[in-house]
Amino acid sequence: MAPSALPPQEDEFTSSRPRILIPEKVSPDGLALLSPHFDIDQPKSLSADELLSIIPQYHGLIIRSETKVTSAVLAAAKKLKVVARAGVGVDNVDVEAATTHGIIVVNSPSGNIVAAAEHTIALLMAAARNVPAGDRSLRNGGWERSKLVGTEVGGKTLGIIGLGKVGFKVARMGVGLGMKVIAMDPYASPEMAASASVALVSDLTSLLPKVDFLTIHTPLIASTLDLISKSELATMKKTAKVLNVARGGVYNETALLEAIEAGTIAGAGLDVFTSEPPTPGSSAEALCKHPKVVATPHLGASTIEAQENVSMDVCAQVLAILQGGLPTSAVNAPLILPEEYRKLQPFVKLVEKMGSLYTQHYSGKGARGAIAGKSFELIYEGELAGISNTRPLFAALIKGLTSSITDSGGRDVNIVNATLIAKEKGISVSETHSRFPGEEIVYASLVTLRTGSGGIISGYVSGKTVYISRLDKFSASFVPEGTLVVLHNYDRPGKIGGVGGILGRHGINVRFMSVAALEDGNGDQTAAVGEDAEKEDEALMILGVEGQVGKEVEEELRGEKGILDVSVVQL
Ligand SMILES: NC(=O)c1ccc[n+]([C@@H]2O[C@H](COP(=O)([O-])OP(=O)(O)OC[C@H]3O[C@@H](n4cnc5c(N)ncnc54)[C@H](O)[C@@H]3O)[C@@H](O)[C@H]2O)c1
Ligand SMILES: O=C(O)[C@H](O)COP(=O)(O)O
Repeated sequence: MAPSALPPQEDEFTSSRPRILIPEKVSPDGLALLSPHFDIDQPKSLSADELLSIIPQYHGLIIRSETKVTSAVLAAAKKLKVVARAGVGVDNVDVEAATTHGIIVVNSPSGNIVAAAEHTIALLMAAARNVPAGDRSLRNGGWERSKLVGTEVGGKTLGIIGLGKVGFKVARMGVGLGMKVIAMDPYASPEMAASASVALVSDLTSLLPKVDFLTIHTPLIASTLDLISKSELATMKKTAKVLNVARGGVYNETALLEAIEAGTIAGAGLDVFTSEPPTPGSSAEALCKHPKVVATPHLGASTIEAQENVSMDVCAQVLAILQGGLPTSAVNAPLILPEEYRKLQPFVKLVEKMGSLYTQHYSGKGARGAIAGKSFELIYEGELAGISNTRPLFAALIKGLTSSITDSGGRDVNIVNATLIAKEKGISVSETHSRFPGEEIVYASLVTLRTGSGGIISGYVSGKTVYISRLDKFSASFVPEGTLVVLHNYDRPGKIGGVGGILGRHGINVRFMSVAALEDGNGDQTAAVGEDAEKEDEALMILGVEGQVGKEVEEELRGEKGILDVSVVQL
């Protein structure tokens, strides 16, 4: 829809497609991925109250740094599954509240690194050579050459605090400009720093007195708030200039303003502020207007290329999440490496189906039925055994186990809230990466779910299809999809006809039928007479059917001669 002041309200909106709210300017490149599947609203200048009132209608929210996604917004967002930050910093999102509500927060951690680093260099050069002052003077009819003599950056020392993605790029660019680069970052790798000709120092005292230019590239967290304040500025050269393309607040703005006015710091290049736009009368506003300061309105990521990158990054993740897949860069969940993601995705579906099959198949079957308070073991064999980050599989299991018996507080289980939901239900899951000694694996990867109470299900993936290869003590081969009738029976002639007749009378079509025989070693091979002979012939019949199978049909099937048990599962 075209941008408007406010999107249509729930009762005015007729489409049943999921809806995405984008209250800030996001590049259309990524939006093209979403528009075939979802309705997108892009209202202009949404107030905090308006956001609160319309958020209950949305399944996805895409933002930049201006929208404040508070705990109140997240509590009101009953349908919301994902908050996507088209950029890096999520300091405008209450990530903890999102986690509590099971809402995935994703970002684009690398889409704007180059843009931010280049903007830092732009401010460095502009501050060193008085570019804005020269421009201003010329526009006002001046021709001030001697007043605007700058300094060269080549041969000077650039100090970097925070040698992460942006900091490291800035370091390389600084070296390229012929600068000597020293950095302080307690978490940086000395090898990586050395590879970029960066001298890593352990504290600010060893860095600040040496630098001609200082740039900070840390996130704004408790340990970096006011990192550079009055006492730190006092240790720097009078000729030094400071840069901030990270977050307002890493320099104490009042202390910086005083130091620039006192002439103990020569100038600054600032892109970010504690309040954006700066509050009238604040130190931030005074800094922006100061003749020795070059200021930009948070333009670090504002390049066409960066905006395309971050838009594509987060829209692909929103699409994946709203279609039941996994994000590649969730802020409130562990990182899944792309190669693990590719391998894990089909198994996520398999494990969810296995969990759901477990709950539905074993329900009403005594100790094996209940899932709350139960310990499960997930065993990964084959290629899957080599993957260490199987958290999405854990989440898929919790989702599968609980989806048919709970509304999970009205939300889907996902990689973010799975631990919380498992804890609430008292479910514990241990994961084993192994091969059973001496056993040959016939599938590239095999997953087995079992409990101490005897329930067991195995499955594997072939191509894009998932299969169940073991259910209880039976060796099976069926696709866990749609409505399945699982009949535990004595494998005697005529059984299929009897069951088929009952289903036919109730107008239920059979899509497929699969017979599962006892696993090797589960039949009593020595007994061949009477009841024992029948035990040996136990089997499972799995019927894929169209439509619902009601309780009365289930009872009729259960009453059929030779049928030991019946379960109807919806997968
Ligand atoms: N102005 C913009 O438009 C713009 C654009 C992109 C990024 N950013 C901001 O730039 C900052 C850096 O982004 P990034 O992608 O490089 O992040 P990053 O996570 O890759 O790097 C941050 C680095 O800071 C280091 N660090 C953390 N605490 C520290 C401390 N107390 N002292 C020293 N180092 C510390 C970390 O070890 C890490 O190496 C973020 O705040 C981000 O939001 C701003
Ligand atoms: O954190 C970021 O990615 C940058 O600060 C960019 O913010 P923006 O998307 O509002 O430009």
